[in-house]
Amino acid sequence: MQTERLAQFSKFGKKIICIARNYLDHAKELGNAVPSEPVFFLKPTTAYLQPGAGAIKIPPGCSNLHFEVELGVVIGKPGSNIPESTALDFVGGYTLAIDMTARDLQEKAKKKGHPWSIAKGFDTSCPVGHFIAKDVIKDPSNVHLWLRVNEESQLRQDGNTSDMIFKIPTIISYISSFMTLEEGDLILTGTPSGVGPVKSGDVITAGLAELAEIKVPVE
Ligand SMILES: CC(=O)CC(=O)C(=O)O
Ligand SMILES: [Mg+2]
Repeated sequence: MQTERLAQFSKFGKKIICIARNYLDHAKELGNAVPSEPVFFLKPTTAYLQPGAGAIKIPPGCSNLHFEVELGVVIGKPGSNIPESTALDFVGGYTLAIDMTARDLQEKAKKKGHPWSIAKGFDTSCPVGHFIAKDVIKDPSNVHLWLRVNEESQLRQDGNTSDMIFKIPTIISYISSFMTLEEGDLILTGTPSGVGPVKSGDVITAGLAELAEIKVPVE
């Protein structure tokens, strides 16, 4: 029963919490400092793009839209101040997600010290795959993440969650010390290196090992 409910996580409208700069190579490729504790931001639930529900829409004023493939953790039960030792008990399952980012708007916001809400939270900025039951991923800290643009033979992103700086228990514990986690919340755990631009007409295909694959057009 709970699995059936959680399978609808992206429809019952809870928080989307995104970890930033959680892979050394990605922090380096964008010239960002490597964080000493997790850094996170939020996307609104209107950012969800359900599997097969259409295209990513480039937001107004953006001419450098980037993809970021990420492992998503779906929270299975509420909790606050969760210790790392029990954090995995709060995981209900997983999903594949793309943290679409208006990189030019993000850079502009960073320079002015403004929040990233538009750059990261525009409608369709969070395409997701189907819900993956918790027991299907035995070791979430060793999962292949990949992303391809169009029919290119070379993958643009080809990473593994083993390279995360902060692992899932640390992430859950840290977030829950500031905000209560609720059933159906989604945590995006950060992206590996290789992020890059897409334009209207491109098709992004992304995968989580052989467990999940999504194909999303850009409009
Ligand atoms: C610089 C970023 O956009 C941070 C981010 O979202 C990440 O996954 O890292
Ligand atoms: Mg990201």
